[in-house]
Amino acid sequence: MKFYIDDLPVLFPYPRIYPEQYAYMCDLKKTLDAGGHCVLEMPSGTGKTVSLLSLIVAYQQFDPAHRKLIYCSRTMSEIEKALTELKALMKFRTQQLGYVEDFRALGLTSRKNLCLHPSVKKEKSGAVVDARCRSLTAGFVKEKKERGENVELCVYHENLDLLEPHNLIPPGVFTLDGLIRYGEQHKQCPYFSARRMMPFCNVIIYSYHYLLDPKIAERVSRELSKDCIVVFDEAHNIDNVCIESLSIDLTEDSLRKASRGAANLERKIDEMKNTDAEKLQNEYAKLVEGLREADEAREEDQFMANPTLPDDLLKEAVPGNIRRAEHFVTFLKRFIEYLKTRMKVTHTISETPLSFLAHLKDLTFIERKPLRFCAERLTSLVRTLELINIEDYQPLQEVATFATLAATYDKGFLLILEPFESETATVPNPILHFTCLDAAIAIKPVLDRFSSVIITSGTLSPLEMYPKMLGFTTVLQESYSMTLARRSFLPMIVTRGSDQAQISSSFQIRNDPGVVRNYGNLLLEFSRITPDGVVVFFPSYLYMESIISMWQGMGILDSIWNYKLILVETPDSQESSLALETYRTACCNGRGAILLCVARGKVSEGIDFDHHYGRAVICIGVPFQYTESRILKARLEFLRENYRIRENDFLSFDAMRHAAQCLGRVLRGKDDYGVMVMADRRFQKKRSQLPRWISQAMRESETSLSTDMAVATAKNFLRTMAQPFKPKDQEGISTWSLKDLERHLQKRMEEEEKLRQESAQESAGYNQMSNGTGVVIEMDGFDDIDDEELMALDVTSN
Ligand SMILES: Nc1ncnc2c1ncn2[C@@H]1O[C@H](COP(=O)(O)OP(=O)(O)OP(=O)(O)O)[C@@H](O)[C@H]1O
Ligand code: SF4
Repeated sequence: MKFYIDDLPVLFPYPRIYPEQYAYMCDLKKTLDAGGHCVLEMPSGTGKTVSLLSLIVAYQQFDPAHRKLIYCSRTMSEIEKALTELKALMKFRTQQLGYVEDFRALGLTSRKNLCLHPSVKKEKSGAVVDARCRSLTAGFVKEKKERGENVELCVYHENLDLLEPHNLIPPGVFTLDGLIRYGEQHKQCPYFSARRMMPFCNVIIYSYHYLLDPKIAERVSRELSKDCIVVFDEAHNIDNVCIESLSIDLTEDSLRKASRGAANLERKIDEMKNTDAEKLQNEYAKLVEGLREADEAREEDQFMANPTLPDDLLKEAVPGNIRRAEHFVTFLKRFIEYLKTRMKVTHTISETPLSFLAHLKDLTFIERKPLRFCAERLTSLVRTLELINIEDYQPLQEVATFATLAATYDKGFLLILEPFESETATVPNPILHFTCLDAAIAIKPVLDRFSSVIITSGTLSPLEMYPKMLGFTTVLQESYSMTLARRSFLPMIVTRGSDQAQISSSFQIRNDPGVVRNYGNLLLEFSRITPDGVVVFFPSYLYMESIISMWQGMGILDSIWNYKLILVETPDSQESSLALETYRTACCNGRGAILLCVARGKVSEGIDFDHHYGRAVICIGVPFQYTESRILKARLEFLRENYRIRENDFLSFDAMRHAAQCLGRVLRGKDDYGVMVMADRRFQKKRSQLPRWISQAMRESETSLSTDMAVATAKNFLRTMAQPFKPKDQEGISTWSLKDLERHLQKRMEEEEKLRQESAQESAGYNQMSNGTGVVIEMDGFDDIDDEELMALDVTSN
């Protein structure tokens, strides 16, 4: 269908549009026109992806600036899904316009997923694939080959040099599968084809890390222009991605390997001194000029990039004491030895980077400045030495990255040294966490550089939290409700078992046999009444394991077995995907199944349970984070002090966004239906923190239920849903034809006109609403937290 938003012609690849899709597109356009950032929460399964793509492609093609779209998603399957939607959209545009637009769109994922080299692609670890690929493609390897030395190159990479650099791939939309197929046919590397073609693409779809992780972004996304439109889809976890990208863990084992790496480097330097001392001398001369000179090309085969993007740093001369290769390695060895001695502690230490640096200087005379250069200096050395088996130097790279980060940031980071793995462990296994506490640091370069950043997901409530945590202002924040012709999902809160005893996963009562039995009975009842698939989420693996074994003892699993197959998600992804496959088969062949999984796990984030694959989802307990974690405590303290977000508010927000994510798994479209059960008494007080589209659909009479009441309500709902439902019933209500859309616009215009007339009559004395920045976020329901988990918090103690 074709319609206009203001003067923008939009081609939408479906004959009907959902009202929320239209509203979403209007707000997207407003944001792009205003040139700012926005936060948009769109209900699950309402076609967010196709709305985003239709509007932005229309905008691109209409606007003479042809702003590039950078679409970031979380998983490879989401990237592939978005590319498939884009392909269908462009096909539709071609049909409607009558000509093929000059348009190119590509997806990028890791080498591991795209490699075609027969032996490299067999490697299981992504890091090994990267390292092996670099050793087959690095510039110096090529030079060696040209000098006639017997080294292996990757033919798929070599073939790219025979093509026109701006036309490695013809125009069009390539899915990842399509890209691999094209690579196979033309014997060219899909990974490098995509990377090199990025400047010539209208749309790039890749994972968050290519933009948010400075170690990768510097290499891959450096050349993207300022006016790009950036979309973070499924962004409910974006703060955690930011934090992870700047956090590093060092263990005794990794330090041992780093020492070995440094010793190897020393040997290589000695060898080179004997064979080709000039190369080292050249490197030295360039480092005097600054890193930028030493690293002119900053090639695509770079060993690693500086994680902090300090442009000024690159222009400065490298400090004298690490300029010579052998001095630098000695410097690294000294630093590693220092870290090893720090590991020998028996109690937990947490300190700021400044205090760490002061202690380091006292003991080893290592200054801050050379530490800042470590990451780049190591990259330069690895290249000068023409090292091939780079994977051996990975731990050394981690130490160098750690050095650079610790010496660069004073605020927003903490070093936490934990001598034992757990509270009860007696054998030390120390870990040094260099942990980023401030999500705003990693995303700041993106928000500063690009004029429009769109943060969107099905579960972002409360919307104010994201601008606050990530330190930005928005031109628009919106949460859309879901228009439905029939009530197709039933959110319920179950607070009691059939015996009226309260149920909760809070620490005090979670292992109480009465609570466990009540949870078991709830599951048993739902396995009886629900057709096909039921998905159950637990707050953690630990709790899931303990409750399953108790259910086994109580004979509950045996009873459930009569109605459904039981499958379990485990931390092992291969095991889990087998379980998922079996689950789907059981749902398809009518046997029906229950999948037991954890909130925050792989299933809760990326797997859709549409139609019969998920007719009910049950959240057993509120998925709070483990609040005894020191890293979490440190982050909470940081949020309170710097962003005035209270600990309880954040924990509650975090638990509810994950709960909402789990609930959304079963509703994947307008013709889908499902029951959403929140089984914990604490959900009752937290309902206001659910996304608007879920909380609006929840009736008062469906909260604070006991198991038997919930089962009766669900039974009724499922019976109603089983009645025939024709697409026609939705027309004009939850799906609009062009005529419906025109009617809506007409009505809106009339309403606006009426409002204008009314307000003209009134005196203009109203103040504009402030956008609320600088106000402590206090959300409904946060005050009444009574969780035992939260009581365990003592964030001021360290
Ligand atoms: N107007 C429409 N008419 C018919 N089908 C549609 C329409 N819009 C989207 N769809 C289809 O509905 C399905 C769900 O859409 P999609 O997966 O994009 O939802 P979503 O909002 O991105 O969900 P989530 O972000 O939670 O994964 C897709 O297969 C999409 O092609
Ligand atoms: S260049 Fe491409 S095909 Fe060759 S090893 Fe690297 S990723 Fe694999």
